[in-house]
Amino acid sequence: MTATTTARDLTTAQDATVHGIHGSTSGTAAPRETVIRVEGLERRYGRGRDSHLAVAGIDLEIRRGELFALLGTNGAGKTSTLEVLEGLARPTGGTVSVFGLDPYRDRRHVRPRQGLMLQTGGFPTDLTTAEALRMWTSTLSAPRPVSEVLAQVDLADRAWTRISALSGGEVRRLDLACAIAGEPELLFLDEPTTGLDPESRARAWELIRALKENGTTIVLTTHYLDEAETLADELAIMHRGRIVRRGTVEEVVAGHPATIRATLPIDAPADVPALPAIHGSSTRDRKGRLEITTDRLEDDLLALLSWSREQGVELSGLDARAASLESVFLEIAGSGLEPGETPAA
Ligand SMILES: Nc1ncnc2c1ncn2[C@@H]1O[C@H](COP(=O)(O)OP(=O)(O)OP(=O)(O)O)[C@@H](O)[C@H]1O
Repeated sequence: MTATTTARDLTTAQDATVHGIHGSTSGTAAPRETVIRVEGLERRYGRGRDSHLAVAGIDLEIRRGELFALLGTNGAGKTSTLEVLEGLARPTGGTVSVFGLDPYRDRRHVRPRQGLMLQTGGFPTDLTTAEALRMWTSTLSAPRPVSEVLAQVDLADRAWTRISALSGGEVRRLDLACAIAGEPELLFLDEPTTGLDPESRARAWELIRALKENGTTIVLTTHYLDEAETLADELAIMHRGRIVRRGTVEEVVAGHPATIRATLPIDAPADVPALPAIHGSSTRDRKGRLEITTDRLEDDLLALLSWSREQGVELSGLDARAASLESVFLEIAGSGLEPGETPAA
């Protein structure tokens, strides 16, 4: 019996109530099995007065086949959280279960089922790409062929290049190759596309999507909000150790206002007629820059354009955008929220 089957048996036995239904990731209505469950997770660095609470009591539930994105401001506690989920660190409070097991204590059973792409890989740079991957796969219980994995991350033509001669983006792809070489059920991707050019990034997204379609459960951290918008089924935004928003992208941006920006002529600001009645609120500065914040983007945009035509006022640099993850994120980052507070929707 392999370590993997042993771990699965343990999962079924220990987590029968959580796991109700196993298997299918296809679009059936049945609820999917919980792969990661986190309750009241705390992680504190140091002791006593100088200690720092980096993760201040968070709850998470990540289901099989889901791509979950953990986002947050710098120092929000994402890596501190991820390290606990990955079984690399012990929590100082709360409980974490991965496949129904404690990822730290039962690491021997959990590790063969997960792939990790950390922020830095750390291979000796005089190894070639293929040597490094072969070295890594020799530690796995059921690795895929090195050539196949290198082709999957577009590194086949760099197989015999030393790591010292690879570009930053190519090293990142080697890190990804290591993470997926064992065909993990659960994949942690810590900022997987940092340093990749736009084309490589798009290919990495394709690969991540394909892994997800194959049923891999993926936990992703990223500073690229478009990456989360494109890939994530569910996401959570952390700020100062707490989760301040969570849900699908649509749920997270729901209720967040849209923005319309335009510049009015500056040569004769006094002549500009009063703005039309709008649903949202507007500000206008001395340079004629107008910003409307509104829950009714279409109505207010139409009102502004009709007004501009009727009054003969030229609008330059017109920009109208619905609420996005970026606008939610910027509000959180700039809010000065204290732990425990939730930003107003
Ligand atoms: N080993 C450590 N000892 C003490 N404090 C730490 C340690 N590691 C992290 N911290 C602190 O814990 C907080 C959370 O750090 P963490 O690295 O988890 O944040 P993050 O969300 O991953 O940030 P980033 O996006 O900048 O990588 C920060 O205030 C950081 O300074």
